[in-house]
This record gives sequence, C-alpha cells and structure tokens, in this order.
Amino acid sequence: MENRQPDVDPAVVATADDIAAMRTRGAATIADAAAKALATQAERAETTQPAAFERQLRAAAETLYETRPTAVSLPNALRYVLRGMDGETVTELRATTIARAEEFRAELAQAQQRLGEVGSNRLRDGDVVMTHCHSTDALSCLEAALEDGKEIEAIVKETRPRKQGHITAQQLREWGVPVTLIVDNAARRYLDEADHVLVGADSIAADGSVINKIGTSGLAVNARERGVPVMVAAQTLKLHPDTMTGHTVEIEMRDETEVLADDQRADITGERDDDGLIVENPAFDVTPPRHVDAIVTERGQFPPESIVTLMRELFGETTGEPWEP
Ligand SMILES: O=C(COP(=O)(O)O)[C@H](O)[C@H](O)COP(=O)(O)O
Repeated sequence: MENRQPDVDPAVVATADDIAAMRTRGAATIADAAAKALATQAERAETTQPAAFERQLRAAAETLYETRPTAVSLPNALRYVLRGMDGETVTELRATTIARAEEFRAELAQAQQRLGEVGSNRLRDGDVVMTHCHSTDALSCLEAALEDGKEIEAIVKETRPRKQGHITAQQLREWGVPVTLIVDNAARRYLDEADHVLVGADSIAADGSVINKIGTSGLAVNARERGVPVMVAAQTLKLHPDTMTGHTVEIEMRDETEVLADDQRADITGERDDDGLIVENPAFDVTPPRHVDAIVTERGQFPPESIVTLMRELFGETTGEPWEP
C-alpha cells in the first residue's frame, strides 16, 4: 500500500498491507492487529506537539481503515482505541493510547473465551458441526466444548476461493477433532449428517442479518430446509453501529485472480482480446435473520431479531468515522 499519509509509521503501513492482502485475516484478528498497530504508532510518533500526535494517530487509523470494508470489527477497534487517547501532553497522550490498545486486546481475548463458553452450551456430546471459512469466534465454541469433555466431529467446508477451511481443519485436527473436509458444493448433501451449522461473522446488522464469508447465506438456507440449526458466533465487536441508522454494510469485491488465474483466463479466452468474460469475486454475503437460529456473543445468546437492543445499549445512537474526534 502506498503511504499517502506521511506521518504514518511504516509498521502501521505494513499492518495495513497485511490486512489488505489477507496475510492477516478474519474479523477478530484484524481488529487485534489494528489496535496493536495504533499502539505502535503511539509509541513511535516523533513529535512534542499534542495536536500533531493526535493527527498522526488519526492518520494511522485512516490508513488501517482503508484496507477492507466489510468487517466492522476494524472501525470498532480503531474507534475504541482513539476514544481512549486523552491528556494535555504527548507523554500523556502516548500512555493513554497504548494503555487503551492493550485494554482492547485483552478484552477481545476475554470476550472470545466467554463467547466460547456460551456457544459450547448449545453443543451436546457426540454432535457433528458443519463449519464455513475460518472463524476464531466459532472455533472458541468448539474449544470450550472439547474442554468440557464433549466429543465433537466436524464437517469443514473448503471455502473457495481462498480455502480458509484448511485453516479450520488444521486447528481442529490439532485439537484431535475428526474432520471431514468437503468442497463447498457438497454442503447440502452432508447437512444430513450435521447437528449444527456453526459460522462466525464479519458484521451483524441491526435487523439481525449476518454478514460473513461468501457462501454462508446459501449454507444457512439449505440448513433451514434440512432442519439443521444455524449458530453464529460473534463477539459484540461485530455489531455494526451504522446499520442502526439505515446504512448498509459494504460487501468487499476482491481481485478476479483469486478465482481465475491469468493463465486460466487465457485458456478460456484463447487469442481473443476478450472483455466479454467477467469474473466477480464478492468476499462476503448477507444471511437474513430468518435463517439464523442464534447469535452467540460474550453477553449470552440472542435471537437475531433482538440483537438491536444490545446494539443500542452498547453504542447508543451515534457513530462517526473512527478517526473523528
Ligand atoms: O468470514 C470470515 C473471514 O473472512 P476473510 O478470510 O475474508 O477475512 C470469518 O468468518 C469472520 O471474519 C469471523 O472470523 P473471526 O471469528 O475470527 O473474527
């Protein structure tokens, strides 16, 4: 990523690059990395002027924010850290910002653990869980169930085009969970063997819609038809405050080469200079609340339609750009 903000520390630009290129990915992990990057910016900001310090922190937040548009955990993390930036001198501003970032990261880890315990209560000994993509919140539920001594098996969807299902399979095998890895197209067939669908979320809208990895909505529709409950594991950090005032969540469109490499495109188009072949690569989709049974958060589980009550309690009615004072 080009550093258009001259005062932004190279470490922050590197974090932003990692998020944009998906070397750092998944909503909670992105939020954690962003908070850490703001702490680094605070540590390294070279100025004795409080106003300049604040400007640098806001520029760093903007650089991080511009990486990927869908996971609201990113602006929520930036907003949380910047709201803790307080003091009359650079020394005070630095200390409060770093402390706030550390607090955010600790709370993130705690929330994930608490959420896992709640989600685990929905799982019974011997259950088979179908997963989509790789979600640390969803995995936390499985980890807690295993710690409770429950035997769990998993059917893991590959998750084209980036195959994050492999990361899920790797983690589950490390924990000793029997894993059946399937291509996405086989999900409906294998739903007959599943007791739960368990996914994470990048954002949750005020009406209870769940925005998660592309393919989640189709899976949820099929699960409903098959009578398999759909559980969404999402810390309250995934609640999207702007949706309370009618905004929609932007769905990231990624590069076509993730779907079709240049040589594969050439195989299709041959010698033609073919602009009639269009490849679309949306990274996320929207699952309507009627296809979701429960949203599991660190504050308990909620039917999707009631999530707005929690959002109002947590965010009030006002938001703005994360870097705005
Ligand atoms: O859709 C994805 C990741 O998409 P990508 O790979 O494109 O970032 C995950 O389900 C959510 O981010 C939740 O993850 P977590 O529970 O870890 O926050």
